[in-house]
Amino acid sequence: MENEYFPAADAGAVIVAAGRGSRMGTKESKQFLMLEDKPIIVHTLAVFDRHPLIGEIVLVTGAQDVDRCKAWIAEYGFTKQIKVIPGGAERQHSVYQGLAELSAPWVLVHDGVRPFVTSREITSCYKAAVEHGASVLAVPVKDTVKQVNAEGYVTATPDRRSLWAIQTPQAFRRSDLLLAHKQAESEGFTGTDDASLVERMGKAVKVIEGGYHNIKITTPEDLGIAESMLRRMNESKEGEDVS
Ligand SMILES: Nc1ccn([C@@H]2O[C@H](COP(=O)(O)OP(=O)(O)OP(=O)(O)O)[C@@H](O)[C@H]2O)c(=O)n1
Ligand SMILES: C[C@](O)(CO)[C@H](O)COP(=O)(O)O
Repeated sequence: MENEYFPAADAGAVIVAAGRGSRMGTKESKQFLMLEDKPIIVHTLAVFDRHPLIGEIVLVTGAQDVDRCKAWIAEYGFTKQIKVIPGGAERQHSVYQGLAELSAPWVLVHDGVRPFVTSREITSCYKAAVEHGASVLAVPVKDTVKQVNAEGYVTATPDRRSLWAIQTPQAFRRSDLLLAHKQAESEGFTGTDDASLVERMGKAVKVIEGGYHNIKITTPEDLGIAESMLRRMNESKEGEDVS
């Protein structure tokens, strides 16, 4: 799939995995919990390692976890050079550290705890960024969303047709994202995703419809969902082998 229009040298991935997973509440950081036979982060890295349009990968993790991540990378036989570096106190800081290690002109930022992203979704997100300047994967929200004040009263019910739940990867020109991070830092702004920093610079971000399978493993119930998703994926692969 790598071709003259999309050489692998043009795209790099920053995979962030330096969080503490406070909402998961486990002693072990959630990105290192086992999903079937492998740590979650290994499942996530494998999707990017296999992707033909991604040339560089930087894994950002806790300073105390760098060595064991390097050991897993060796153990699982990834084919690409994966740099492992320590992150920062907030997700935004971790992404920034990762960006500084990349040289490719395009970057895809991905949460280490979204192991179910597909190769096709990575391609769609990257190609949309090249076409539109920046892009994010997302799904339309299924629930009615209400804005609620500090006293617990509803203040607004935004039209659901305009609401999307934003996922990763999020893809940008690396120079744009670096500038957006520097500007946010200098203005004391912390966002929950990278697109919000680029949006603040007045740049358009294209939303690409992804899938509801691309969950972010955040709370304990997500682990059960992830296990059953993986089991079903493996069963359907076994079915393919038999036929
Ligand atoms: N300082 C941080 C915080 C988060 N992340 C990463 O950003 C991704 C999405 O963040 P989230 O799900 O919020 O992870 P945590 O911050 O670990 O979770 P929590 O907010 O429950 O503590 C995760 O892969 C997480 O490891 C990071 O690299 N550096
Ligand atoms: C970037 C992100 O995955 C988009 O949904 C998300 O905002 C990051 O997670 P967090 O829990 O808000 O840190």
